[in-house]
Amino acid sequence: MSLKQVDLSEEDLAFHKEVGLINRWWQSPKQSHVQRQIFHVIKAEKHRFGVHRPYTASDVASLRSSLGVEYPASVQALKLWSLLHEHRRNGTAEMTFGMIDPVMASQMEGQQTIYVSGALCAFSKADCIGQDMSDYPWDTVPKAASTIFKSQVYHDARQRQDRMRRSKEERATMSHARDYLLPIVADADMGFGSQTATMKLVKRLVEAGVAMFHLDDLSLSGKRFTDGGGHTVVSTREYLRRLGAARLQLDIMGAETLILCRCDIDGAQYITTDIDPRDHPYILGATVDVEPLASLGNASSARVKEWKRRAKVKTFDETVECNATEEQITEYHHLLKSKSVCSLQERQRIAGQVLKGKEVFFDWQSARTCDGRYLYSPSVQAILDRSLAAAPLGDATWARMDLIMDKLVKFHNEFRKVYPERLFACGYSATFPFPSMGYSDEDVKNFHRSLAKLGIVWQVQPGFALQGLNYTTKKFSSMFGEEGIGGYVRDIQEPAMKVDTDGYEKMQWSGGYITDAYGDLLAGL
Ligand SMILES: C[C@](O)(C(=O)O)[C@H](CC(=O)O)C(=O)O
Repeated sequence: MSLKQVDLSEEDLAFHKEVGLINRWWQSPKQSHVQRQIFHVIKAEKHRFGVHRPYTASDVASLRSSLGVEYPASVQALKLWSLLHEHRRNGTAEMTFGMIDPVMASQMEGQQTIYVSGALCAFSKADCIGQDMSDYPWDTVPKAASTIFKSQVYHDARQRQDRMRRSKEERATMSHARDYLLPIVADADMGFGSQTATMKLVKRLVEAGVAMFHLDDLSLSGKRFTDGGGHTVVSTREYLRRLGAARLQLDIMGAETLILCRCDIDGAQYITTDIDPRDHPYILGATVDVEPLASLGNASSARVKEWKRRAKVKTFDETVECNATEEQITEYHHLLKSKSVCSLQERQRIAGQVLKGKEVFFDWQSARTCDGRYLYSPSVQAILDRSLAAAPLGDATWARMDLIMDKLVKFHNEFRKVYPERLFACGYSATFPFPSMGYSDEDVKNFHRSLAKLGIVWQVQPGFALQGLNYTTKKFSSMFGEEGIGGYVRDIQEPAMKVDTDGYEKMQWSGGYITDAYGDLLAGL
């Protein structure tokens, strides 16, 4: 560090220039939708349908270093943005799968994006391997993404070198060049803690070359795929702050990386707080007077289930509906409709007015766990409310839902009434029982096409690198153990040599020729 004399006019000029550049950037085709979305929204409804950047270009400029840095992630993000919008216009979708291995990533010929899955990182990259509870170190996914991105750049360079060392005539006889630079989509989970933790994570993802990341509304440690305990989500406000922190970090970096707003309400059983009235319609309360849930201590999911049965838990609206006549229910909902957001206390007041003083027992405080979480009732409307509120802060939306077609259709159609050009994503669970959920073979065959028609332009099967590779490895392993090198040559070597696994020339993947080229260039020294 050294001291320098500051010329105040020059300092102001440079700053205002930067502010102007940011404002112009925010008017660009990729950025302007973040600003524009607000115009779809009637002002009074802004609480429900969200707000865009809550800060100005000048605020952002003052947080930037004077050293302007441009990130390759932006190039990849713009490429992804065009790809996904093309799919949206055509009613088609990008189909990709979870990938954390650079060798395999380089062979993905049928995909135009790569997904770095947190679950796969938990199973094979983290130091402590285990079930995906989003509890691995926060920089695990950025590190995995960075390795893949660097490998993409390497393959792109070796391909160029290989082509450019040949004459035009020779290149004309070679098959197509490959696009190794597939935009990377990465799992940012819940942002790993405070706003600054989320900002650091986003910074690392951008530096790693990531084109889009998904950020969800689970609480820290709130992910559950274990005993059926159900996820815990944070309040709508905390979720928006997370997304806002991510957007701010991208703005500070001047990065185009897309934010995929993921909402995990569908599998939620708890919410951390009742502070945000937007969450109130979905908070459950006891409708009979029983001992508080917290008095059970750290209860197993079976005991919580049993308590919920005894306490006859319901949402407040369901409770009113059980205590009112048809006309009263209509009047109650009519009065609710006049408010964009209505807290539980306000609902109680309206119910009192409609039911003419008839007592309705509803205790949502007694339905809290011993660590203070509230019971929560997910629904498509809850997912819609939250996802719409989040939309202006992100570029795409992923409502993580079970693959129930009616629910998917309702969510996406309702959402598109507010944001007609929205990009959507979805993930396939590796074990979803399509046949027992009533889908025919024909339905399953066309499933991805049906989702694409709803605007779900990015679809991922994160589990392939676990389920698919386990299956393939197991089969190969038994065969090789029994048949040895003869089986290897028959099943792997010969077919692999025939299909030219590297795309355009055999045995080129490791790029011996580019290493030779370095040597040749330095030979004169
Ligand atoms: C997509 C996901 O975030 C992942 O880490 O791959 C997981 C996948 C899974 O565990 O089924 C998720 O959807 O939460």
